[in-house]
Amino acid sequence: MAELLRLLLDVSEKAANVARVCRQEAALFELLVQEKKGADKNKKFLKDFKTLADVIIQEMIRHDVCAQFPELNGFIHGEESNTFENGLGESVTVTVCAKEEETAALLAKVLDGDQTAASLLTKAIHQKLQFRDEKAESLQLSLSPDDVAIWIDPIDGTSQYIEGKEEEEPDEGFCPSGLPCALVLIGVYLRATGQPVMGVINQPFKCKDFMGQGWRGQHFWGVSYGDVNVCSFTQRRPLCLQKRDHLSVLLSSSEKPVVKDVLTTLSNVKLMYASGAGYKILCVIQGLVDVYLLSEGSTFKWDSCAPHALLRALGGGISDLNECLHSYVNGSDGPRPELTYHEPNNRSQGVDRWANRGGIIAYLDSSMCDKTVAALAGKI
Ligand SMILES: O=P(O)(O)O[C@H]1[C@H](O)[C@@H](O)[C@H](OP(=O)(O)O)[C@@H](OP(=O)(O)O)[C@H]1O
Ligand SMILES: [Mg+2]
Ligand SMILES: [Mg+2]
Repeated sequence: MAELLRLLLDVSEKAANVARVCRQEAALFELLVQEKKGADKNKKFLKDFKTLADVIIQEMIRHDVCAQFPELNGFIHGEESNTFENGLGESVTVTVCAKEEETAALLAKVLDGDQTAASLLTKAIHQKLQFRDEKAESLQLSLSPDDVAIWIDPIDGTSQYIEGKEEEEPDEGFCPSGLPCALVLIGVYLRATGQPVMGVINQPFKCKDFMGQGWRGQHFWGVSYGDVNVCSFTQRRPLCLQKRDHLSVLLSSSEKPVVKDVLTTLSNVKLMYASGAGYKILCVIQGLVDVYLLSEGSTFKWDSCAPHALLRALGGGISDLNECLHSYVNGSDGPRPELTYHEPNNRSQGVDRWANRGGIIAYLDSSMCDKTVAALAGKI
């Protein structure tokens, strides 16, 4: 199963290339944005959008993974539907074809006949990459493809991707908003228990390249299965942040006022804000903050599965916030319930079937999670 990790690293890099190509030409990019309606829409937003990059990336990952692991056919799920409307109002089903010419012809249809853009995108999709990652190459993992399934968030932080603000990520620290907050997330979980076991995160826009024309990205991965807990990096917390005497909590700027108010009144808590659910979890993974919490059910399985696997590989986790608060109030001291990824919320409709309904709390160090829960219990 280590081959699956290596394949996911390759496809995540191709996905990052597609994301970068689509953003290159402003005029082209405008063609590529479409509003989500009805059951597909995240209710948190007044308007929710997807881009052609979202749809292509999801279908490309599905295509490439099924080609090498046919056992995963029907077990690869993603945020987006695979239809996209062109400028003429025609709805086109976007699929990645076996032959380059076929993919190019299909994309030209979505791109209102723009052959140049279609062939540029097709090149990125059909590119053969041999990504080198020594640690991933030496990994041994005895897990069968028949036992796993996949969640894809082709672009997390689509609003930041569309806005395209050219912030660069500082060497130590994070961006509150801008292109670096947009991530490709691919998470693998066990079909039987829903436990996340492997995650790949690709950040297509970390900083500008040397010429200042294009962007350079970076990737992270983690595996947590049985005795194997391996992550692409070992640094748990940047040196400058090692001796913190406060609890740092990362929130969405749209977090409920009551949550912000309760946390603001505590003297040893520092509140920070950033865009993108995946990006906020990545900040926890990198030790830049202690916890990320969201009190509403507006993240989904595809947002949390990949980064959850990385957190588990590092000894942390993601729990349902409401369940943690109830357990605390009721004085139960059983194991902290971790999010799982295999079962829908049957009482909900549309995308909400896959929402992390009770909100989430992500942490590296469980004592930080406990402190935060203790501060909020009975007050929100
Ligand atoms: O861009 P998609 O893949 O649709 O995922 C969204 C998540 O589902 C939302 O929960 C995020 O909103 P918050 O960052 O306000 O939690 C949202 O972050 P954003 O509002 O900063 O773009 C995204 O991460
Ligand atoms: Mg998302
Ligand atoms: Mg998304």
